[in-house]
Amino acid sequence: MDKLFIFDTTLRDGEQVPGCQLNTIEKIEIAKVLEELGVDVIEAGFPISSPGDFTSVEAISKTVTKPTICALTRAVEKDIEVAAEALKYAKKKRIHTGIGTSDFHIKYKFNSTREEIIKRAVAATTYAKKFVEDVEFYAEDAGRTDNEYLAQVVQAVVNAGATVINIPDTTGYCLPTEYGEKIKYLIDHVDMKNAILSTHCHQDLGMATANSLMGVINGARQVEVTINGIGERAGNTSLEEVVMAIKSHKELGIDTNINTKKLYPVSKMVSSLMNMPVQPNKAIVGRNAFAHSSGIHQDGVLKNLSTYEIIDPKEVGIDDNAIVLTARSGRHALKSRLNTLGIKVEANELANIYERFLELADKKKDINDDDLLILVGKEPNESSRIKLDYLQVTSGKGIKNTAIVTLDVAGEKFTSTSFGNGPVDAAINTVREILKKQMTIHEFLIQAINKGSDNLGKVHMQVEYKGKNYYGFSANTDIVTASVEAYIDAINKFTI
Ligand SMILES: CC(=O)SCCNC(=O)CCNC(=O)[C@H](O)C(C)(C)COP(=O)(O)OP(=O)(O)OC[C@H]1O[C@@H](n2cnc3c(N)ncnc32)[C@H](O)[C@@H]1OP(=O)(O)O
Ligand SMILES: CC(C)C(=O)C(=O)O
Repeated sequence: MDKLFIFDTTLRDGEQVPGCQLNTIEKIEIAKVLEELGVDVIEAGFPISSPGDFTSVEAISKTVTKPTICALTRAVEKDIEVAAEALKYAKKKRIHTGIGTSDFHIKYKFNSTREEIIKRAVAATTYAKKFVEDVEFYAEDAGRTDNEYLAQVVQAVVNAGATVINIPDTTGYCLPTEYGEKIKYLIDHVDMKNAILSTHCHQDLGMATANSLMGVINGARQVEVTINGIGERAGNTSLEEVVMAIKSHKELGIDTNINTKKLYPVSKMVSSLMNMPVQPNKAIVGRNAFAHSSGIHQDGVLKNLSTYEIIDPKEVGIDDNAIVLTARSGRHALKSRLNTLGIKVEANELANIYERFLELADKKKDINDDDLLILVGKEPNESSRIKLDYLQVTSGKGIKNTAIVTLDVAGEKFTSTSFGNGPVDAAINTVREILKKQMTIHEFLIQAINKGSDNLGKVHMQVEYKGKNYYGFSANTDIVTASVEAYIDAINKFTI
């Protein structure tokens, strides 16, 4: 097996996304989980860009020791000096320097010439080598750079001592075949000495993963990726997609160091710290990535998982797949869920329940266990159920966010009050205060169903209790009520 180096740029390119900026403590937390995940290189930031970014790169260099810590620069001496200073404490360090090589960049950004750009590329590489042994060079907009000229640039920086050459498809323009051919062209036309080629593909046309893989198939041995594919504009290549594609296709003869069981928890953590929800249909880590909701698929996976699952969810850190009952479900899925609830039904009974199930599902979208119990004439186990009886929140500017909550727990009423960072936090803290259990919220997604301010807010919540995850959902015109109800919905799925 050939080793593929995983270069994670969540903290640099990922953090360029508006609204995703992180403070140093958050960056260190992410760097630590990336280390546990097994990435080979962490691009920790762009030290010249701000004092905060400098401090983060320096702090990560002190704390994280297994992966190489990398800092980005322009082909500018001052940038390189500042990057070297920020990396001073790193056990393994790399400076990532470079310059635009496409005619668009040469003409419009630099008002320069191809010859002059090669000189600046070589000068930057040579200068960076004075500070560190490991120097990566990026040919920005390589995707739109003509191959013959690109090969001249790459040869010049390899001769100057670059150890890794990054071929970014900066604008996400290349087709997979075109990008693969570019990498092959460089392998065939450049004396790479001991240097390796790296991919850095953007998602503007939705081809980042395909392009990166074509790069690898044609000889690149490092991929630059981010968790959840987060990054400038439409994003970068997503780490989890490339890693799982490589793992699923053993015939490629390539391996990575990634502990794939950590992919899902790391995705959740990054999404939450960066305030970037993962789209439900996102490959590998989306909420629906292992959820089957249509009858033909559900029947297939109930008979044999291999019919519709190419990856065991446990391999990426997800407890299990999910069978979601909807109006598109069939009798097999309905029967299986009823069996799980301890209800055995005969064939003629099933036909009748299925008819009523469809009527309800057409109205209600998702059918939960309580709906099923009512459908078969059994009341849900009310004795252990928790209901929201009363909720009052006080919030605003300049006042303390306070909540008063009354819960009905198995018919008995409990009231408490608590504070929080906001009205939702205050209300959730109060529920926790009443129930006095260790429950951790891992996913909390609030979405407006329509655009108007008078509309329903939908809340999805994932709550961990005793090491297992439970999902809760609610919709309400009041988002605080919806949040508390979703929390209670999740709690009602386990016995406390
Ligand atoms: C494709 C990518 O993702 S590249 C990384 C993008 N990330 C960032 O830009 C975030 C960090 N950037 C910053 O904080 C700032 O842009 C800084 C500190 C780097 C520079 O700030 P300023 O000096 O104010 O310059 P500004 O950003 O306005 O313009 C960029 C300048 O760098 C030049 N430049 C751009 N890329 C390079 C490069 N690779 N090498 C050399 N010069 C470059 C531009 O031509 C322009 O120079 P000019 O002033 O002579 O026209
Ligand atoms: C700085 C380089 C590596 C980059 O982010 C890009 O070209 O997209």
